Amino acid sequence: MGEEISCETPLGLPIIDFSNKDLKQGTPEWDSVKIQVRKALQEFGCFEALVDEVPPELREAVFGALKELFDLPLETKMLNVSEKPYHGYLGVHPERSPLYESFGIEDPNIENVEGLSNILWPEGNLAFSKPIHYLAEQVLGLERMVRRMILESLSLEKYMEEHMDSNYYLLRLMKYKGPETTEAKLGLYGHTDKNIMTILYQNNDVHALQVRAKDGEWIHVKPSPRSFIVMIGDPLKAWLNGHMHSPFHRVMMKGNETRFSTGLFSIPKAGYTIKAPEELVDEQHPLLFKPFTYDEFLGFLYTEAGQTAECALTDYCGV
Ligand SMILES: O=C(O)CCC(=O)C(=O)O
Ligand SMILES: [Fe+2]
Repeated sequence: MGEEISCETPLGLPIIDFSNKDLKQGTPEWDSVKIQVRKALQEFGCFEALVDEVPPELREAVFGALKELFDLPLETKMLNVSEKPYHGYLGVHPERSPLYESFGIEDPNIENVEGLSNILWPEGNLAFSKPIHYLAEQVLGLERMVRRMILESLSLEKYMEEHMDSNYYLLRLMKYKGPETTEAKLGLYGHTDKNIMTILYQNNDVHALQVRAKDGEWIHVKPSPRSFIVMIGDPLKAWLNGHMHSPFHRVMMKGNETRFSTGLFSIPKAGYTIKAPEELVDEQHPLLFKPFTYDEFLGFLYTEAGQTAECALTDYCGV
């Protein structure tokens, strides 16, 4: 009987509590969370981080700002340009991604967020820039904490400074339009992330993110209002010589409601070489990926072979 019930319980992501205010390096609380982080990232490459509280006013301000942003005329949104793919405005693509729009802000410090808001709204828009910048700062703190825990949990402290300095950040603001169907439609095609780590946050109860477990089962992610989804991308998996997983995931939308989400992406700096530390390579764990620079990997990603690969990283530099 008990077994039957557990069989019917849908698989969920591990949930890790980051709400303890004394979560400081060197404390027993830190060590306990660190062990959970390591386990979750080894098994799923992903977990739900519970933070103390996200004030409802902040949630409202952030997602109000996103609605205002995406409601701007297309010509205005297109003012956010970048020569790097996914770093500027990406409009809906009628065949490939009819529901999805996104907006990138590289290095989302206050100057850059305000700078962008001044481009979009001639008088500036503090109702946009303040909450978006505040959210980015909070998520950045969590991102750096998780990466410190990963390195510590694998006894890689000696690489800490170099690793923490190897990336820049991109904040992406995302909108998925409801397809107005009862049957689920693709909001964002299945992929593994091509950056170091991603932290996602979503607005309401339009639960559409799905993460594929190692056994192939799709986990339907249902974050609470104080949850952030932490996920590992391919370059970090390569640097960790496969000791942690980078999960395949997608967004499936149904119904009428719009879903907004934000993602903070840590991305290797151009020219940075991703090479697994010798401590993670031995007879039981042979080197999985040849050292590569991130820009060369990106170059491959935009070729036909890179676009169609199930696992671009393996095709590009798998040993
Ligand atoms: O919107 C989401 O929750 C997922 C977005 C995502 O996977 C991505 O941008 O890489
Ligand atoms: Fe993703």
